[in-house]
Amino acid sequence: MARYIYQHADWPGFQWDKDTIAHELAAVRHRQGRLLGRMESLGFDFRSEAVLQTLTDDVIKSSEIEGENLDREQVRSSIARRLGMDIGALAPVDRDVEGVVEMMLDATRQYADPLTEERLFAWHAALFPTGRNGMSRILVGEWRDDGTGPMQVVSGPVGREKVHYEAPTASRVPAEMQVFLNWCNAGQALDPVLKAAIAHLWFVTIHPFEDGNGRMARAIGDLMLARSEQTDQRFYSLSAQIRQERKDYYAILEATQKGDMDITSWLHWFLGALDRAFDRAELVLGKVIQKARFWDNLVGQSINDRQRLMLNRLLDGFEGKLTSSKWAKLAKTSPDTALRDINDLVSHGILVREAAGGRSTSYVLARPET
Ligand SMILES: Nc1ncnc2c1ncn2[C@@H]1O[C@H](COP(=O)(O)OP(=O)(O)OP(=O)(O)O)[C@@H](O)[C@H]1O
Repeated sequence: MARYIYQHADWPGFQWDKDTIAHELAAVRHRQGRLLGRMESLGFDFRSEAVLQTLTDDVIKSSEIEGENLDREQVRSSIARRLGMDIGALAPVDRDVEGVVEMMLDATRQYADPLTEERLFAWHAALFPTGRNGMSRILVGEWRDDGTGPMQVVSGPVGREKVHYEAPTASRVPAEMQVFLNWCNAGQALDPVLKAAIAHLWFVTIHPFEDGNGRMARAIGDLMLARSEQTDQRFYSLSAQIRQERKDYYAILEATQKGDMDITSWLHWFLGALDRAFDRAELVLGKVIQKARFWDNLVGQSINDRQRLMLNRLLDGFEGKLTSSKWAKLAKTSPDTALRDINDLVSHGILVREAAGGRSTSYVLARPET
């Protein structure tokens, strides 16, 4: 008896309840179109900022699923530089951050290009620039070989692991991937959003690499979604949504991979997650518009790069109390300069002092909503 979906005789002939899914798909597609319209009606700068925020979120949250916490400023700087955007002072960027950003931008900007073995290998090499995952050496830029045993998704402490899934043996991977890639590049009648959902599931089911399969599946999903919109302007992040719903995502994935060829539940979950990603995108758009208005109100005012950096940090929703010593650290300047920058903004009514006094005095925006 088949234990996993790929062991069924009609694999990869995915089936689903056409009526139920068509209904849900129509609602999601409608919302996607409206959101896209709203984005396009924004001015160039607002739109670029929204895209920058979305891509930053996408990269950070996709890596967080793996437990890697990338530095937001580095990711933002890396994306801005690659998009040719001027965001003031750019943070120096680590190699691993560059790699994830490179993959994500290639997937979403070159969305119309075919997905090939070479391209996936290049993404994989970009994800693991040192040829290692942490301390362990892994096969990079090539399919896995199962040299260390079957490819399993496990959880729990060493010695008491729970196996959630076991992928097809390595010898099957090249042929499986060829079928998958041919399907990705063929123009079927299938709706591109459904194609994104199926591609994600299909890819993680083959699990062709020794590591990084989740991040690559999410990049492939993003590429397909960009195809569904015919634009490289990402304005929502499904990866960020998956991060938020990680437990449900693993559960539905596991159930689907242990089920038969009917993937209705998976498609239902994917479309729902997409809808919830749109909710989040509406919030991002609202924030971008708020930020743009804030800066519009300061046109003509002299603000240095450090002040601009810190005001943007506050506008992005600074967590905790912003004291002058934190300011000095984040703006990479001396405590005296930090205090001078702060006092200047306070005297212009841009920042206000909060509570306490002395060194624990913290500062907030005077009118963040304007
Ligand atoms: N319980 C589970 N059942 C089936 N598949 C799972 C389960 N848990 C995780 N997965 C899949 O395995 C992927 C992890 O594979 P891998 O470690 O190769 O990728 P990664 O990119 O390094 O990790 P991550 O997705 O956690 O960032 C997950 O993203 C998910 O798609």
